Amino acid sequence: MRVAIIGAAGRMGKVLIEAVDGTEGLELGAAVVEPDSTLVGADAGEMTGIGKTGVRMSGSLEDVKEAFDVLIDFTFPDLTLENARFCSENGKMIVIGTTGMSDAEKQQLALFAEKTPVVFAPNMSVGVNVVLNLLRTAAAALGDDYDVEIIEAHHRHKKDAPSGTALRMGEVVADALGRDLKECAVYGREGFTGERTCKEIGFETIRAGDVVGDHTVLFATEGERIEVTHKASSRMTFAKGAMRAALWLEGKGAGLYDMQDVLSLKA
Ligand SMILES: NC(=O)C1=CN([C@@H]2O[C@H](COP(=O)(O)OP(=O)(O)OC[C@H]3O[C@@H](n4cnc5c(N)ncnc54)[C@H](OP(=O)(O)O)[C@@H]3O)[C@@H](O)[C@H]2O)C=CC1
Ligand SMILES: O=C(O)C1=N[C@H](C(=O)O)C[C@H](O)C1
Repeated sequence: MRVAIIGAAGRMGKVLIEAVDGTEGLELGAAVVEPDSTLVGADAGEMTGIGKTGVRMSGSLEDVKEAFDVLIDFTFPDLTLENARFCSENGKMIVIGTTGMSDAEKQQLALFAEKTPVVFAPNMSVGVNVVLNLLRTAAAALGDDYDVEIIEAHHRHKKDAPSGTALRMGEVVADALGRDLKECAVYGREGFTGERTCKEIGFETIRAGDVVGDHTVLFATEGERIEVTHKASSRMTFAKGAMRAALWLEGKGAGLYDMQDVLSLKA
């Protein structure tokens, strides 16, 4: 299957190019950077340090549309939506890792997914997706007696907060507890907040240095606490998940899928 990477010069883009190169069944068909980038025309492999691939970076998805079957997009919400529209109109599959989408943007994405297969997940690592199932089990067993707090840390360049993964963790826990995250989430407390209510789910965000991605869900009550933690130490863990998603998409019908579908982790 021929893959295009958009945002090719980004932190994830470079690692995704390396991952495609190391994945049987996938070949790099195109790499797209910002239209004004000085990298347009440069070899995608040479940019990432894996050596010449023969794929010259383009500044436009339209220009390379004959060169790929599946697009992998880890960029930012506006651009990802534009790309999803492009894929739905041109018979291309798409794997999306972008986080920070609004509810309206997610609804728009679901409409594009009626025309083409889409995998959309805030975290493509196998580890985080297994943790989501552990959280579902823990929350259902612990119930309302345990306070839930979600703490995440990422590198200083990250633009959205809380992370998409933290929010998904919150959704999974809220759902297992019969709550609606929109009604019970509390973000970054400050000032004279009063006592914690028993049903709130708190989010704390750390942005510092080069942290790849740490997530902890804390369940605490009088007398004990449980901390479920995942720490990513390399972006390759996300990129490998994206490769699995791309391979999994082959032959799938239109629809909105996530990594739980790809990894057969759905209950
Ligand atoms: N689902 C998952 O497993 C993971 C998701 N993510 C998510 O992926 C996203 C990207 O993260 P990260 O790689 O760190 O971000 P980066 O900012 O490093 O990468 C985004 C890239 O897109 C480029 N870009 C901007 N406009 C265009 C355009 N029109 N065409 C092509 N490329 C363009 C940017 O270029 P420039 O800098 O020049 O503007 C940049 O190189 C985030 O939403 C992040 O949360 C990250 C890791 C794992
Ligand atoms: O921006 C990042 O880097 C990451 N973003 C994702 C998120 O928002 O959950 C996943 C990962 O933790 C890295």
